[in-house]
Amino acid sequence: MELVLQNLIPIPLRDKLSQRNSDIWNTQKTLKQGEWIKVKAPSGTGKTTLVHILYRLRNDYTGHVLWNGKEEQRFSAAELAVLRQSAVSVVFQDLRLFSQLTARENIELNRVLPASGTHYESTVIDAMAERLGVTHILQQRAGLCSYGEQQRIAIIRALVQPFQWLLMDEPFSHLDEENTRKAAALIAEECEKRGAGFILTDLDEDRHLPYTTFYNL
Ligand SMILES: Nc1ncnc2c1ncn2[C@@H]1O[C@H](COP(=O)(O)OP(=O)(O)OP(=O)(O)O)[C@@H](O)[C@H]1O
Repeated sequence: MELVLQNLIPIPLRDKLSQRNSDIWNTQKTLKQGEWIKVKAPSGTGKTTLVHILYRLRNDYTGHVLWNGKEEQRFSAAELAVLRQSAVSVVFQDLRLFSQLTARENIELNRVLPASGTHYESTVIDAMAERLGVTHILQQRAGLCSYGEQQRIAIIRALVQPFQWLLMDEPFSHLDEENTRKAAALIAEECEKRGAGFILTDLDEDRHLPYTTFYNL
């Protein structure tokens, strides 16, 4: 699935953006499926805004976002649901886990999401949790988990559904080097399996994943 950005400008950032150049804002970009894209930007320059626009959580922008040629703003609620169930997965910066549900229940919500049947057996959750060192908290309420544990749960949740694009907003911000390495390896494997692309935002340069494309926001 191809993603095209045309002259995208978030309205709250319009004045700031008129004073600087960006590889993403107010340009034309075609992002091809299978690209592994790192978007680097200092704090407050719009990483979260970009992810929320792409996931269609906000529409306070000018310009166009086209998924396979179709304008995002024209998706019906049902079409948007299908997009999110089967084509675009996300790790939010603020994670957005249900705090009263267990870590496992949070992941299960995504595993059973696809309208056309589950993508993975539930045993895959155990295997992924084992790799990321969170087996011991799977039955714990998410709200009681540390932020770093929640971040790994949110990553697993995003990986147990089908997707062609994975959006990740500073996904390793609360992980140490070893856990970042493990999470990045799992993400790379899952993207490779699906031939999927991703857009990963972060503050700094990094080599956590073999990115194919680098942009400054
Ligand atoms: N709805 C809004 N109304 C007004 N200003 C907004 C709105 N949404 C975002 N902003 C502003 O836009 C800028 C970019 O915010 P955003 O959260 O996207 O940055 P970020 O790059 O993700 O930051 P951080 O690295 O600190 O998470 C900030 O200055 C923020 O205050």
